[in-house]
Amino acid sequence: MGKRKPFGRKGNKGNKGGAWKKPRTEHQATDKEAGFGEWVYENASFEKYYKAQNIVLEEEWEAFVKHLAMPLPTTFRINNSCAYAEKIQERIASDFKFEDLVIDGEKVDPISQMQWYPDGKGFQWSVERRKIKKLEILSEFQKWLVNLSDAGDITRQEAVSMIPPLVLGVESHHKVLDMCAAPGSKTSQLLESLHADESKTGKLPTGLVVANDIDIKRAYMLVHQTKRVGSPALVITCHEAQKFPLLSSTDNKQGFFDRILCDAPCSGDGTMRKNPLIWQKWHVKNGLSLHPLQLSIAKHGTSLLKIGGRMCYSTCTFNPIENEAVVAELLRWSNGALKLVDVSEVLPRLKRRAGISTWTVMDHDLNEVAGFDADAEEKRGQYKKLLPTMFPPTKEEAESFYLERCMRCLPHDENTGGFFICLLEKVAPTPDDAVAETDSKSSNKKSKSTGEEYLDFKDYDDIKTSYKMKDEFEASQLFTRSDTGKSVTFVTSSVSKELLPAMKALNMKVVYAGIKMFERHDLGVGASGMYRLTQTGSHIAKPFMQTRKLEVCNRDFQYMLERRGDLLQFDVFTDKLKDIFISSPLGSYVCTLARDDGVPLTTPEQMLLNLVVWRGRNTVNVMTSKPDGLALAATLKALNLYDEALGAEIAALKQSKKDKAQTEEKKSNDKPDSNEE
Ligand SMILES: C[S@@+](CC[C@H](N)C(=O)[O-])C[C@H]1O[C@@H](n2cnc3c(N)ncnc32)[C@H](O)[C@@H]1O
Repeated sequence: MGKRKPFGRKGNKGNKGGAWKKPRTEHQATDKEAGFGEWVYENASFEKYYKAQNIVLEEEWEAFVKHLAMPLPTTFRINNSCAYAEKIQERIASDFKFEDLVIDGEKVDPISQMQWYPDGKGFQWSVERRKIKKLEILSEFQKWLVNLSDAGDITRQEAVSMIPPLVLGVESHHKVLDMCAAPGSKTSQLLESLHADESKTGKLPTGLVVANDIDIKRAYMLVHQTKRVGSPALVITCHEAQKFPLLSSTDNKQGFFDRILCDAPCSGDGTMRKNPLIWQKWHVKNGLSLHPLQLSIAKHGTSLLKIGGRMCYSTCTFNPIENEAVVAELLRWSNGALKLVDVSEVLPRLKRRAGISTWTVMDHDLNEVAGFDADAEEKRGQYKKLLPTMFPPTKEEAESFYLERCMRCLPHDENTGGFFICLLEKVAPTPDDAVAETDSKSSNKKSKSTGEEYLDFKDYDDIKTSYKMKDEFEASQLFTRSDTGKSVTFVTSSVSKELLPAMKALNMKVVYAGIKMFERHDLGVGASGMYRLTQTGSHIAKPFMQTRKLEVCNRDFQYMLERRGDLLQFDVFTDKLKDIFISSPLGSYVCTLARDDGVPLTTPEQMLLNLVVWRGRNTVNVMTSKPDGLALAATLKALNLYDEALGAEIAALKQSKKDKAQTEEKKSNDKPDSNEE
């Protein structure tokens, strides 16, 4: 062990021990920025422990630790819901390949598609994220990435973290539970899969996603993260996953969910590349202490699963105690009710390692322990006790468990972080199902519920009249939050008819649900309704609305979009729209683009190219948030409907207004106060 030269660079030779010290000169400034000070890429315990496990061959050890000490490449994926994925792929190929880029005197590889990611929608670049942010030559690319990300078209996510939702295979009719969901990058992916058909069929999914986390602050991170997807099929909850109330399905079969993601809390040594502090903190006890929790969460997950349903168990640690040992015990305990699914055909181009059936258990002092001995464990004391479930399966068990069907991603295979993933199918009731059936009411009472109650919305007549809603619109899909009743939430019928009643029956609270479709507004005299339509709800409400829908030409659409936030006089619009606004009553309108070339909009375009405006007494105000505005502008550009000259004209107009306001402000600041003596 000792100090190393920078790997991946000239002079990187002779790494025999497998420990890496961060090259001070190159990373000093960034380390300080990150607040970590100097850190060392070595940990003798880590080395001893993992050399004794069965997961990295001796001849690979050097490559393994070398990659663990390298910064992670930048990775991002085009979201499943993005209607113009090819345009993004084309833009990267034409403008952002960076084929001859030199950074710090070294040529860097161009951005490449991750070969294993479906449909060429995953990208990887060896330049780390913080460098992209800092380098002037990459500023246009950085801006482009941020805009696409704000618009919900791409997600910057670690490559291996993209795998569990892909393995889980969510379809639009599935009821999905994400047991430990925050901060939520996988929840977003699950939602994207749930909504994947919507852009083709125009129909909302019949399934749903419940995203849960034990920590209320982190549950609110989920609210933020999933906002970009804007799903009426999402409910966020805050429970201990191992006590998540046993919802019953309407057909009274055990288990409510078709798919469960159990992305368990873990010691996280697969994330060392992102979080180098783990090098210092790594200790064998971290994994040992988490094993019982992981097992109880995963076991409980199987009780929440329907027969025929599937659960993906994943962690971001290499540790067999937190991975295969948990899975082996699930299989042992289930007595044949759970089976590991062979996922070798899923993501066939992804390099992965098969799960293992033998591993080495070590105590807190890193002594190998050959087998479970209850008496010896008693003597060890409460906090150092090893459990029988931590030990590898017997030979006979191993033959029936097929632990090789689990997969482990190692950093030197695809230049990623480390990850463990497996897929379990429930083929019969699990042992706890029977207990759950008799005990569900009392155990549910014990589970603390954090959040709010969602109440039936009572004012639908007002909305029905204002927007002349068709009878087919289900008012029962509208809810208000218990606090103010100001905001009106829309959820899919699976949420309103199945999930929320089942949750209510168990006194479960909701942290967040669905999308905001209307908000109460004091319209004053002359207004025709109390409820203002929101941009997020507009594409769902519009097909049911028989009034307050306008078709606008390219120019007016772009004009409104780019002057978002300004109060627009009627005469800034083309004559046709100006006359419409003058003769229309106050209130919300959905303006849909009617292309000047007469080409009808496709289903995804119809869903996207709407702008909600507020027609006030003398002005029109565009009610679109910045991310939604960016998404719309990006769509116009992708469809070649964006007029650059108009864009420049509006930018100049905005700048001149800003300059004028600044001059006025300066003048008033310079003016002597009349009261001054
Ligand atoms: C590995 S992270 C999950 C990452 C997440 N799936 C994602 O992709 O963004 C583990 C999460 O589990 C949560 N957690 C820890 N213990 C839990 C428990 N007993 N029940 C539910 N969530 C728990 C933590 O708050 C943390 O947010």
